[in-house]
Amino acid sequence: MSIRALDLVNLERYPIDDLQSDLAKKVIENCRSQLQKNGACALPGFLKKSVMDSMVEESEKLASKSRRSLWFLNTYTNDDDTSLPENHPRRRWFPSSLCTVAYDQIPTEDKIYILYNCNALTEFIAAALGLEKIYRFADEFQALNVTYMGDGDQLSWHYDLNDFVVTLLLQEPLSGGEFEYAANLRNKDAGEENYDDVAKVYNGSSSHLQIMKQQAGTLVLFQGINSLHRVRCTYGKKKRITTILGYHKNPDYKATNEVNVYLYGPRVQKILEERGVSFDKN
Ligand SMILES: O=C(O)CCC(=O)C(=O)O
Ligand SMILES: [Fe+2]
Repeated sequence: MSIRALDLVNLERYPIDDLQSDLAKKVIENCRSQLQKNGACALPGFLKKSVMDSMVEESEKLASKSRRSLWFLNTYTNDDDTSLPENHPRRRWFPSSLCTVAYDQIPTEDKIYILYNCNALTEFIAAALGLEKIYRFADEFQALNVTYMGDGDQLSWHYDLNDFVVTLLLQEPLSGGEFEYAANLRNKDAGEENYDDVAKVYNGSSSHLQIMKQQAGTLVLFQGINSLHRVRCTYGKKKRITTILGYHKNPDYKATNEVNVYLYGPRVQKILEERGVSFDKN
C-alpha cells in the first residue's frame, strides 16, 4: 500500500493541508512569534505516533550506507588567525563527529522521502517562517539528509550559513544529544560578534543558553545565522537520529561540487568524476 505524506503528519494538531483553517493560522502565528523571540521554534508531535516506529526502522536500515565524518573546527569554520590572542573565541577548536546519509541514498518509497517531497509541507514551513515562497533544495545530495549520532558523538558550537534550518527528530538517544543554543548572540550583518558572550557560552556561564526540548517526532525550525548552537554529546547505545530538510528562497539552490565532496566524501567524488567533473589533486 502506498503511503501519502499527509498520512504521516498529525493533522489534528498541525493541519498543514488547510492553511486557511483557524488552527493552522494559530500554529503559524505561534511559530512566527517564537522565531522572532528566540530564533527557534519546536513543533512537538508533528509526526503521528503510529508512524514513528516504521520511520525509525527505515532510517536504521539506511544507516549502513552512512558516511562517518570527523571534524576539528572552530566556531567560524575558518583557518587559525594567529594575529589574535591565543584565548580568543575565534581560536577555540572543538571536535565534531556524526554519520550522514545523503539525499541520493534515500529510497523514494521511504516515508521521510515522501514527507519531504510534499508541497503542503513546504508551503506550511514557508508560512511558519513568514516567507512568501520557499523551495526544496535542487541539490541531489544535500536536499534531505539523515544524521546519526552515537555514543560520544557531538556537533560543536557553530553558526549556520543558511537563513534557516529545518530538522525532524526521529529518535532520541538514551542520554545527551540535546540541542543547545544562544539566541541572537551576534548580529552578523552589523559586524557585531559579541565575543565576550561567545567566551561565556564556551565555558557554560552564558545567561543566553537554552536547551530545546525535543522528543522524537518534533519538527524544528531554526534561524542559526546569528544564534550560536551545538548538539551536545550523545551517550548510550540508542542513536540520535535526525533528518535535515533543505529549503531555500532560491529555486535553484545547489552546493558546489567541492562542498559536496567535502561533506559526503569519496562516494560522491566518484559519482561526479564519472560525469566528467575534475577535482584538483594537490
Ligand atoms: O541535529 C540538529 O538538531 C541540528 C543540526 C545543525 O545544527 C545543523 O545541521 O546545522
Ligand atoms: Fe546548525
